[in-house]
Amino acid sequence: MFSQGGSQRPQRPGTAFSRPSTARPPTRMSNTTVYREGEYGGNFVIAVIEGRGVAREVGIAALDRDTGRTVLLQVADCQTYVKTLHHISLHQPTTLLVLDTALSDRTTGRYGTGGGGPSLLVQALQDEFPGAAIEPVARKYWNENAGRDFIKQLIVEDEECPATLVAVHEKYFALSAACALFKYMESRRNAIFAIHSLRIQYIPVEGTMLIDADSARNLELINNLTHKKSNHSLFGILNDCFTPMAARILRANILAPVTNLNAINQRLDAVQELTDMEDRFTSIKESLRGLKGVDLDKLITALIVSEARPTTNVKIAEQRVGQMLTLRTAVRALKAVREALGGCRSDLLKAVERLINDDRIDQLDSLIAEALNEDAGIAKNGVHNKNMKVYAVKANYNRLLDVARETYKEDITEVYALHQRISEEHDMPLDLQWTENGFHFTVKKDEAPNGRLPKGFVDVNAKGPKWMCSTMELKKWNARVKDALNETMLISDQIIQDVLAEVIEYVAVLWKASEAIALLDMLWAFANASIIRPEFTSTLAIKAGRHPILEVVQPPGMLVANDVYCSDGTSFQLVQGPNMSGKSTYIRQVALLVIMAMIGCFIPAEYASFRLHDALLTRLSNDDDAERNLSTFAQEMATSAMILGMATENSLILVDELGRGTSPHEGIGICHALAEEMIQSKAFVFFTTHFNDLGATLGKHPTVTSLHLEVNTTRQTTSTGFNMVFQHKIRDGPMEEQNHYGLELAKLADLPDGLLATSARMAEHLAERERVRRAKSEGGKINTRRKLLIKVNTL
Ligand SMILES: Nc1ncnc2c1ncn2[C@@H]1O[C@H](COP(=O)(O)OP(=O)(O)OP(=O)(O)O)[C@@H](O)[C@H]1O
Repeated sequence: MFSQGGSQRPQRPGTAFSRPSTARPPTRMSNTTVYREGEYGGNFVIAVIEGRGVAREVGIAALDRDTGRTVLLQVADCQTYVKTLHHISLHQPTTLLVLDTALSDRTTGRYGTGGGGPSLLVQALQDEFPGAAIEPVARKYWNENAGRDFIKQLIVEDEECPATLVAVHEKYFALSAACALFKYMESRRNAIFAIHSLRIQYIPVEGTMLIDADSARNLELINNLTHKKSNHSLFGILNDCFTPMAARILRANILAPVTNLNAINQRLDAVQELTDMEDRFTSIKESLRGLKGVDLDKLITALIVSEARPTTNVKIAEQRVGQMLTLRTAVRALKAVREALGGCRSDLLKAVERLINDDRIDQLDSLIAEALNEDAGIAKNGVHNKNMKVYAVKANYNRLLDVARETYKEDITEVYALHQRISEEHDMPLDLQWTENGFHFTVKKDEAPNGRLPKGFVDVNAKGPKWMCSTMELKKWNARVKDALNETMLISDQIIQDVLAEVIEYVAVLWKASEAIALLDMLWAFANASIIRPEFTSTLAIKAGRHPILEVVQPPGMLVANDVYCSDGTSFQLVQGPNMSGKSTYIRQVALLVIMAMIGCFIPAEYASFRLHDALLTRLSNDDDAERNLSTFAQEMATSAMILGMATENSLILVDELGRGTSPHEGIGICHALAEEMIQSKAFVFFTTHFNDLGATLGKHPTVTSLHLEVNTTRQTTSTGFNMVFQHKIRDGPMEEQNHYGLELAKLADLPDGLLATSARMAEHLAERERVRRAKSEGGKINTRRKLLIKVNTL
């Protein structure tokens, strides 16, 4: 397995590991003296890292020092790190490795922003695993590329190996954690692992459905594949959320839908209540509108950071005033949300209400109200926004502030008077505009006398049909306005900082509220998109289901609804049909609807019943990965290995047109073999193919069901002599004998007549050869059977 300082040392990726300067982190739980290794029966060293991005992604790498078993996982988590803690607890850690900066940051679950004390993640780890030692590892050792190299070098080359390598490929946080883990073991524990000696597994996250990165991309879960900025993705069409926190949990949920039936049903109950009770739906919508665009998570972090760094910098002072105004708006909106939730019936809405129904929110409101003007809030950009900040603090609160504001007001009045005077003087319609640099004039070029700006204007810039300009006098007043503004902000900030010192006491309730709002906002978005409540049984049955993204894209009335029926007895669904008939759309629709149901959303269908799936594993036809530089065929095989390695009887597998990258005979052979493995797994499989023979070769398996997409063809109705109407309608049974749909489709593409004729001749020739071959082999079989019969009879 591994040796202590052994000689079979693999070439290590990255640089040598050096001890961080602080050998023992200054945390209350760095108590190796109290803890005895192996106390819980496990002996895991676990590296944990949290992503910096919007989604709270956590990468975990856990190594059992007794057995060398290594487990990697990546989880999209929430503020309380429930999932992270759950997964770590499965492995009974003796040592937890964290980023060194996360140990010295008191902010909010985000590391690297300075301050004292550990991050929220580290605090959660300390609370949950008081017996484990928490060790810092320097940032440079959390390196995903080096992590990937470590895994490739150390993993045992068994049948699970390809599955692990594919599954972990884009799990950057899990890879970073793996790097820190192995570096730590090598340097601090002097454990040198032999090449290919460790059983390393990527574990589908329990409690959530595993969706690998390729599947998420190809199913357009978060982004549209063709147009980066288009919102035609599952996330795009469901994201009617008002707040960024809700959008984040929506994203995390789509990428890792929950598999806990109770949790899903609670969500569905909440969505049902919102859809059934229009008044509640509307009042919650109105209350959430007050939080539109407010990122409570970021705001709380900013407040904590601001409080930790008192400064006299004008810019920071102004930011702080702005933050306090946003906080006031948010707190009032929270009270409105609480009111809108009053009397709610479903468990989840009640839970949300309980989280917000906290006296401390009212206390916070009163605290802010002591210093801030009653009508001070947030305004869009422009001078109005500045004025909000200038007049944020109440009048008569501070005499110097009142004087500074009076000066500001007088200076602004002078600017307006100047604007009017210059307009009249030149008889020219001038606009007065505000930017961060102060006031300036704008004038339409064709409204200036003789199409030219009169003398006296400075800093002239042409901007489309307008000029932007100033005058020396305006510049002088701008300077005065700026001085008054700065003074106002600095004095206001001193007052705000005093309030902030008290606000910080309420951070815990704000975090809770943020989490509650995120959930409520997401559920409201679900209710807004709702059609039919799904139920959960052992069967996947959808009546008249519609592709949720195509529904938005297609002109009204064009989308064809389709049924799905997949049960233990019909778990392998072989979908056939000519090009363009709608095979891919059909199987993708199944996956999208499953995800919608499992995140607690209603479904675009007439009826829907789903089964819970532990993993969604796909090989879809547009996922050729140029970056990884694998040929289509190699890519197909790598993904197929991953699917086979991961599939359980609870998985959902989609395979679209496998075997394109090799010769037809090999293609059929490989498809057949892989399909058989998938049939054995008992997973629900949707398998599209253009190999008609596959229906026959797989037919002996009782769980295989053949379906086809209906196409109507009529002859002599168009200039091409052929008309194909794609019904996009799924029908039972295998596809009828090929009618050279491909050739007919090619005709529609205006290919030269000669080329089409050659193609037709060649296709006919090959078909004839195939007929002869089959006839011969049938004859052969009959002869063999006869010989056998004769033999049996003569015995
Ligand atoms: N149910 C449907 N309702 C309306 N349009 C559909 C439906 N299904 C598919 N289409 C449209 O038909 C076109 C072809 O669909 P799709 O790519 O799914 O076909 P396919 O059989 O997988 O084709 P190929 O074999 O060439 O990959 C797409 O433009 C799609 O928008």
